Amino acid sequence: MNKLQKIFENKKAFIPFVVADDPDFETTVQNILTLADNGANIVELGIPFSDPVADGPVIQAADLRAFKAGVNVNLVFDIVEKARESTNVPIVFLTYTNIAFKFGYEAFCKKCHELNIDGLVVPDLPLEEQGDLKKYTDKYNISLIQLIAPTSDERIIKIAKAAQGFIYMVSSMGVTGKREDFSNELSPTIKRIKEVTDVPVAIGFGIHSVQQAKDLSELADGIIIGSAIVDLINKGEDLAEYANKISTAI
Ligand SMILES: O=P(O)(O)OC[C@@H](O)[C@@H](O)c1c[nH]c2ccccc12
Repeated sequence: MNKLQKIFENKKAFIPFVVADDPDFETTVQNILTLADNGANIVELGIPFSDPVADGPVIQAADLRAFKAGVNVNLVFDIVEKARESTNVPIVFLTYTNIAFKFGYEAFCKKCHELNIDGLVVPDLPLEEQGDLKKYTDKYNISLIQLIAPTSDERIIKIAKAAQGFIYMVSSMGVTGKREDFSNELSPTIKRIKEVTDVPVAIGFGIHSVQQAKDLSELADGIIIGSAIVDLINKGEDLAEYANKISTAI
């Protein structure tokens, strides 16, 4: 079985997201280790991008901090390499298409393979356009994570059938960032997905409180938290304590 998929077998997965090089190299390495030590089952590491169309203000600000620190793709790879000296926690990259394209799809995937990166989330690359990249994610044994949005309606089945690793269920329309309410459609949508695939489903977008994490984890196989964590890191608050609370609640 696919290595990412296996993680979800006996537990709900906690998938925190951090932006690479926000605010600097050492802090990012330390944050990855802290998350791994405090219940993260997969770490989603964002490669900063100049035009992050799916990102809300909190993550855009983090991208800017990373750019200020001088981030580039090779530096992100170096961050992972450094973290890999101390942890085997599964890591997936959140990357926009152009980053991988400019690096060269094959070179990018090869490097991911060398660093033991398990998957790629590429929010601006729809299923129909994934062929060129998929050739190399397949070759280097990296899961191409599919996103299913509330709007993907008639495409849900098609996307679910193509899924590998896990499915990223986008909780609601719009950009990343805290939300207070979640759609009643989430549960029926996940049920429809589960009729056609065994690939686990993790919900992301908007989750910040422990109660939300707990409630949404009951609908799915895992939860993804980005902006709340990025915000906490920016404010210098206790990442270990928050990660611990979330991972024990789900
Ligand atoms: O920040 P939120 O609302 O907790 O959502 C997770 C999200 O940040 C992370 O998975 C992510 C960051 N950038 C993205 C772009 C598209 C899809 C997902 C993402």
